[in-house]
Amino acid sequence: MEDRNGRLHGVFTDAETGKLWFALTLSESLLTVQKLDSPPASSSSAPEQLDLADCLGSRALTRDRDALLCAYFYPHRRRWMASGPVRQREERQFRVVLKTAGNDNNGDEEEAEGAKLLEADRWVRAIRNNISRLVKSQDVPSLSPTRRSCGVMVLVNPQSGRGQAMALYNTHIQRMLTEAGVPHTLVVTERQNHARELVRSADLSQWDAVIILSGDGLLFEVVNGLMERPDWEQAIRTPLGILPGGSGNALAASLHFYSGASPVWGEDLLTSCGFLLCKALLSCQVSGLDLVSIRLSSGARLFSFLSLAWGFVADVDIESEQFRQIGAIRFILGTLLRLASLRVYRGRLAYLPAGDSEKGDDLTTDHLVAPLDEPVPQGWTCVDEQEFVLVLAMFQSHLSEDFHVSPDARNDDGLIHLYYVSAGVSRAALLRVFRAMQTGSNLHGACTHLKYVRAQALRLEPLCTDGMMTVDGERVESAVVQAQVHRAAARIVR
Ligand SMILES: Nc1ncnc2c1ncn2[C@@H]1O[C@H](COP(=O)(O)OP(=O)(O)OP(=O)(O)O)[C@@H](O)[C@H]1O
Repeated sequence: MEDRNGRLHGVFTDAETGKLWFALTLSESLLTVQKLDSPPASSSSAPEQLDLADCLGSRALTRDRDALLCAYFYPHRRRWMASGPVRQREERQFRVVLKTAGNDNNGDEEEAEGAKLLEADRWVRAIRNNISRLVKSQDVPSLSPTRRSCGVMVLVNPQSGRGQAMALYNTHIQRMLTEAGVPHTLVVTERQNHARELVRSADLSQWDAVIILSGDGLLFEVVNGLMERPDWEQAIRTPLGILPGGSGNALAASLHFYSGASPVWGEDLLTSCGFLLCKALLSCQVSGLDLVSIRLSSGARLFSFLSLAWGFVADVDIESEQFRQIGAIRFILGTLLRLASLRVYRGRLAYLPAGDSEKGDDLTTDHLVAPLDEPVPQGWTCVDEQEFVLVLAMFQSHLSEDFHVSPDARNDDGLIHLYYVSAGVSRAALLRVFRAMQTGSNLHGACTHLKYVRAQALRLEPLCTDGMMTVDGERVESAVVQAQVHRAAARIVR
């Protein structure tokens, strides 16, 4: 029954025994559940209010000639040992009760069964409508809506992180996408560069979005595979999604932070990111993702969304690969080991301080940089040739789930957040810097040897053979390199 305010009212019983009675009221933002003492009489207990903002979806089921209304909620709940409330799944089921009971022949029974299912469907549709109305009314950053109809491709790297991505898909993500009513197709990667080759030749018009359940390495492959297509200008506008299934999960942790959600880790982060992703897919929300074009000395051009690191941070990233079985803690362990045998790296650094940058600028050329064999253009700042402990260019807030390096960064700010630490820094001071990175504290003033600037382009020239260089956590040749940010060049579901 619908009242004058468009609220839906109905009487249901519990799904298991059919002996407990409930009055349900569906408003624009709440599903109110009132336990009744006896049908259809009064209530004595306080009603339970289920927030539709926490609801992913709803569906109708039949069981033993009855119809069930199911709704899937992910409210924040306190949990033993967790630092704060975390999203936890709660499935609610109610059995439909028809006003006219008493069926004594088969024909009536079938009719009653059909009527119950129709009633459950009516509630399902109303819940879904209210959910999508609710997400659309929120102030979510959006470039332009995706078409939603074809479904999403979910790429899973079974080897990422501790090798648990497939299990995470089976236990969490498949169920969440189904609950949200998002059609999806699973593609399991079989080897390195499989995803890159796949998106290079895929018919992208089949998909509303390509979702990556893995670490940042697989998304790096996808972005660069899209950029290798003849139709790259169109292809790179394919909405991409990321879910944390690797060991670093920097982009997933960054997007989660930008959403304003409280920090969580591990499977709690996956649940929260899965929830946010499904909601964004339901409301067709995509946002810009900065891409940084990186030119290596070999002439190769890569597209990065996360970081360019040289020295300490790159060494830790690559050296800690051997500890990948312990997950994100590998970076903390690697940091402590590298601190114990601190090295310095001779090199030159120059950058173009941040100015105005336009969204969706032309990716065809890097117009802000000069060829590598020429001096940097006028207007650039040249740092004196020196020994560095690290150079780290951040394009997102997080370097991994545990390293919240650049709290001011955003996915489409058009900025390179450039940090460098000069030689001479004490181990204690460096440890303070890494402690600050873990907590997401502002690094300005954390140590006199640490400098932070916002840039649009940079050139980095290692003058020593020690020290590794990484782009988005992937090792590249440690030689002269240039980078220019292209604001919101790709699109991310968020
Ligand atoms: N089936 C596979 N077998 C082996 N390697 C794979 C397979 N599929 C993808 N890869 C490669 O594994 C590498 C690491 O993957 P990914 O980044 O997803 O996980 P990770 O390294 O654990 O996470 P993070 O990058 O967040 O630290 C990628 O470079 C990718 O090319």
